[in-house]
Amino acid sequence: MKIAVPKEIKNHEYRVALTPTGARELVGRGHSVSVQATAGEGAGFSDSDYEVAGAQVEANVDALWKSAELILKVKEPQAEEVARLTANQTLFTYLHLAAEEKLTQGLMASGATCIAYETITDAKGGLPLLAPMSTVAGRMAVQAGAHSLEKAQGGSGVLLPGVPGVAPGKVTVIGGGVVGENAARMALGLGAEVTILDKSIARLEVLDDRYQGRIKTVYSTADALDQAAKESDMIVGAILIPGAAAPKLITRAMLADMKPGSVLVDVAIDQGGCFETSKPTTHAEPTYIVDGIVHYCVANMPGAVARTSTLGLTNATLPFVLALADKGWQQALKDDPHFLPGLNVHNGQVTYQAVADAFGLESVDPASIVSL
Ligand SMILES: NC(=O)C1=CN([C@@H]2O[C@H](COP(=O)(O)OP(=O)(O)OC[C@H]3O[C@@H](n4cnc5c(N)ncnc54)[C@H](O)[C@@H]3O)[C@@H](O)[C@H]2O)C=CC1
Ligand SMILES: CC(=O)C(=O)O
Ligand SMILES: [Mg+2]
Repeated sequence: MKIAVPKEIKNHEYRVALTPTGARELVGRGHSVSVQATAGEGAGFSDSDYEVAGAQVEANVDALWKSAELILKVKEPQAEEVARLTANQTLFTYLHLAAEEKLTQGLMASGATCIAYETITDAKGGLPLLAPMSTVAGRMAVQAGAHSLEKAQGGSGVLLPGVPGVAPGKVTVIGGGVVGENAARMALGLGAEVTILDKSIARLEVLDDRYQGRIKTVYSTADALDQAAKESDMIVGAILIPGAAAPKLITRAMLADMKPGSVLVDVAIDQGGCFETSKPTTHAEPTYIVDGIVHYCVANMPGAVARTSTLGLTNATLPFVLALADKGWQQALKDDPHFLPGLNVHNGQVTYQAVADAFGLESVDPASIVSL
């Protein structure tokens, strides 16, 4: 199969979808791999590293996209990339479609087969291709939020660990999944007072057991959210309803109850965000202020630590990439019930229910497509 790896073009996105190690695996199985010149540079891989692995390095972006059967990316395609996609191509990347109607329409119009990393499941009920980047983003969230609390960033001037004789800052994490647990661990490590809110009692039980009371767990209700707004120096938004747009849990009215200069870090921004006042930001301008509250809403947080993130992401994606290349998308999805929910768009139709629901579209069952 002809596989292409474009250089990512989203703002300050330095990850790459395939490492030289992955290229070697594909080439060893008889596939042809073209990597756009300098695509791996931001993650520490040179063009010659790819050539040594048996890939071709392609400087011409048109030629790279036109010749490909399978396109491997990291971030959702940007407008100029959507325009390049054609009906006979398969795209494998993060998509986050429920937050982006225009992108959904563009992918439908392309006729391409679009498989999302973030909706692939595993036997334990997890999201194995989202988890490594959620780990990174959760760990980064507290570091970004702590910086945002500094006065020069518009923050309240609270140092999370406090000092002897001065109480630590309070961090509330809404959603105790992969992002939430990792954010809480970082905040705990810094010496903050940490509370996790979740709707899942089972998840709160796991966290309570794991942290033995060092992290407070609270069942998430409107009252609990009100209290969190009033008390927290930092709130991390870390909820997920897989594939769907995030509900708005902190409203604009609630900002008035927060301490001036407190910080909202909306990691769930790639699914539309869980704070009413959130809008996507970039690493170039990561924060903005609404009603005295600092908002950090970067939709590709792991791109900033591209070396670690690329290695973590590609460890998880490689087995699926090999299956797509060896078997073709239809057989690969048919053979693996956890890979099948990755299919979001095919031949102009949405194949993921929560995405269709977000835009009032019809959804086609992916199982009916792969058994054709
Ligand atoms: N901005 C970025 O760069 C990145 C963003 N993300 C995003 O972070 C979000 C969280 O991802 P994960 O932690 O992997 O998901 P997860 O599925 O591991 O955890 C989500 C948690 O939210 C809880 N939850 C759902 N609805 C809730 C509600 N209404 N109130 C309280 N809790 C609720 C669930 O019970 C679950 O424990 C996703 O939107 C993901 O796409 C992930 C990586 C990078
Ligand atoms: C998950 C995601 O959106 C990212 O890693 O950028
Ligand atoms: Mg995004």
